[in-house]
Amino acid sequence: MSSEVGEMHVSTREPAGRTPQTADPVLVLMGVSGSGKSTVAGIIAGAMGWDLQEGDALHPPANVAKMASGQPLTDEDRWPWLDVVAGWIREHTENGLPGVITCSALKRSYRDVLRGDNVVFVHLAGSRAQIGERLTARLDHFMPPSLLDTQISTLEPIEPDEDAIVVDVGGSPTQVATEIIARLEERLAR
Ligand SMILES: Nc1ncnc2c1ncn2[C@@H]1O[C@H](COP(=O)(O)OP(=O)(O)OP(=O)(O)O)[C@@H](O)[C@H]1O
Ligand SMILES: O=C(O)[C@H](O)[C@@H](O)[C@H](O)[C@H](O)CO
Repeated sequence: MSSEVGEMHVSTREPAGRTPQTADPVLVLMGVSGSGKSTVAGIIAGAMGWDLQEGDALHPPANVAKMASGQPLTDEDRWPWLDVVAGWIREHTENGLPGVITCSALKRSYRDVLRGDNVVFVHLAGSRAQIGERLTARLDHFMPPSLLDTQISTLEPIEPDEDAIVVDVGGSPTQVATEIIARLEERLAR
């Protein structure tokens, strides 16, 4: 693995008795609307040469229309979408292909349907004030900033057994992407 934002020199040899880690994970960049999933995913995929999928592009049109009209999605709205997201993830992990997909994955139960070998969740975490400012400044997206509060109240934080990467999005997009790549490298070395 090597990248422009942070050179990675990763050995895939593992000490005896350890669960083998892979240099070819599928990253699920998760977090509330405006946390920077699309921006950071694009940087990581470009730097690593990995497949990239925008989770929003997999929503049925009715979900997009609902959000655009200012209404939050329900579990029922999200399950069919999560199935499609899970399909993209499996297609990659089953073929040993690395990739990056964006998906809010706000609840533990949603993450449980996406989880699997070589799937690494990366939670982009930030303050309401900072993410709110970024959303207000973003003018080219269907998602209205008014939905940020329901996104935050729906979010169930990563639990310790999920073994996820949590990064603060206070820095620049490149800094956030670089930190994620460094944290992946640490996981491979452990
Ligand atoms: N680290 C950052 N620093 C400054 N601005 C950022 C950063 N990350 C993202 N942005 C900007 O914040 C806005 C939201 O980012 P982005 O669209 O990537 O978020 P998202 O999580 O994919 O949102 P959504 O889930 O609504 O699609 C964009 O205008 C983007 O350019
Ligand atoms: O679960 C959800 O409520 C949705 O996935 C949202 O997070 C949007 O897709 C996204 O934020 C809009 O860009």
